[in-house]
Amino acid sequence: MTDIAADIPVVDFDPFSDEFLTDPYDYHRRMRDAGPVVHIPKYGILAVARHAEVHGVLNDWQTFISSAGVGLANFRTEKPFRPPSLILEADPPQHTRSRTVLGRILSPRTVQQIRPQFQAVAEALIDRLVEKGTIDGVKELGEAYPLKVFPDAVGLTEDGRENLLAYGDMVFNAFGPRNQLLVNAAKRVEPLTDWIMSNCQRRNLRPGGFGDQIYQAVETGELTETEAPMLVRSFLSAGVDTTVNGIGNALWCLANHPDQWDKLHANPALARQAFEESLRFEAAVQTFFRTASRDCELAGVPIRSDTKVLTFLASANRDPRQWQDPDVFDIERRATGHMTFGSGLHGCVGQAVARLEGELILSTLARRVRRIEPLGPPTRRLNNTLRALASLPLKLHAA
Ligand code: HEM
Ligand SMILES: C=Cc1ccc(C(=O)O)cc1
Repeated sequence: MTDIAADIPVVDFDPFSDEFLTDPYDYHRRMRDAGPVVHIPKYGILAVARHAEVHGVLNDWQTFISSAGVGLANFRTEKPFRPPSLILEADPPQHTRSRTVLGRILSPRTVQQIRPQFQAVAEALIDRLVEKGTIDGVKELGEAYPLKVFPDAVGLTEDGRENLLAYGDMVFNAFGPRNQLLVNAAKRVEPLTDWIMSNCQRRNLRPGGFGDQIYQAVETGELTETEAPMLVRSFLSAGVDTTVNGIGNALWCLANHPDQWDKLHANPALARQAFEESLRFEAAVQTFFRTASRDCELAGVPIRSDTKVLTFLASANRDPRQWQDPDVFDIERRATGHMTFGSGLHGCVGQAVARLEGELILSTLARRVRRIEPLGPPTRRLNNTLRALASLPLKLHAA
């Protein structure tokens, strides 16, 4: 544990407890009100919950680094739960090479190329679900759509794709402490690790897909043979469970705010904005850590080198210092500037693909469905980092 200055305001709770993960919003408020930087003694960490400081930490990658891990574990003193990511858990120059390759593969031009296929899948899926009427919005839409379109784009075979849900659940639990959530997730993933790693090998990836394009960067000398499968693993780690919950949370927001749904149904062109507002309001990714690389100061607060700093992305999204009526879900709001995709050097490299998936699902639903009726309470899937629903019973009323 690093030493933490005595006069930093203390907010004494467990940010990885079931109670907090079930309903974090009052604790977010307590932290924002306590000061720009607060001390959470249970883990000997500092935390930032206001938009200004979350943005500040994420945009100062030299002071607040990623290579010591972006979870609670400090890779300088503890063995990582899995071999570190060459992009997420890397600083320049390693990060720069990885990011250049993935950034080119997931470019806006690529997004234009995959749009027709992603659109066709959205229409076929939603036509079937409207026909069915009563659905589980998580299983049959939030999970089904990303599990089809993204592994297709990466170039994975069809069989075993549900393994990506269990793997993503473990990856995001592993950014927290070794609590029961991580123990259970690790047990579920144990038998799948061979499947995951074999699907990162070039021979199992469709030629020309996103995964194969990473191997093409080996041929051009941008990456080494050993780096390529690790970066395919990054696609499998981050590319599914995130959008699953981005879409699931958007459906929940819209089902709970029928007036907002009516606006979207009347004008499906609002879909992109509606998805962005749901990302702000109910962030699929709630937190990430950084590690202080040196003794420094943030908002006048002294921080010792090697201190872990937890950035509450979801709290920054509701900070009244940044947003008007932050606790109001308003799809006509300009939600850009939210922290759900992070910010700065490590800002989400897949955000254009994520926005495409969200836009296509919501615009297609808006055209085909007059009303989304909640049929009973959702159940929550607790995770140390993700805000996720396990089920969402809905009735889709055809337009
Ligand atoms: C709603 C969906 C998504 C959300 C909420 C999300 C969120 C995030 C966040 C918060 C970060 C920053 C991590 C940090 O600062 O330490 C990030 C980075 C990243 N995301 Fe996403 N993401 C989403 C979808 C995707 C997709 C579809 C991909 C596709 C591969 C992806 C790949 C990545 C990768 C590789 C990084 C690391 C970037 C870097 O470290 O430079 N994400 N994402
Ligand atoms: C945003 C989450 C995320 C998770 C894992 C990876 C990775 O494994 O590189 C990247 C981003």
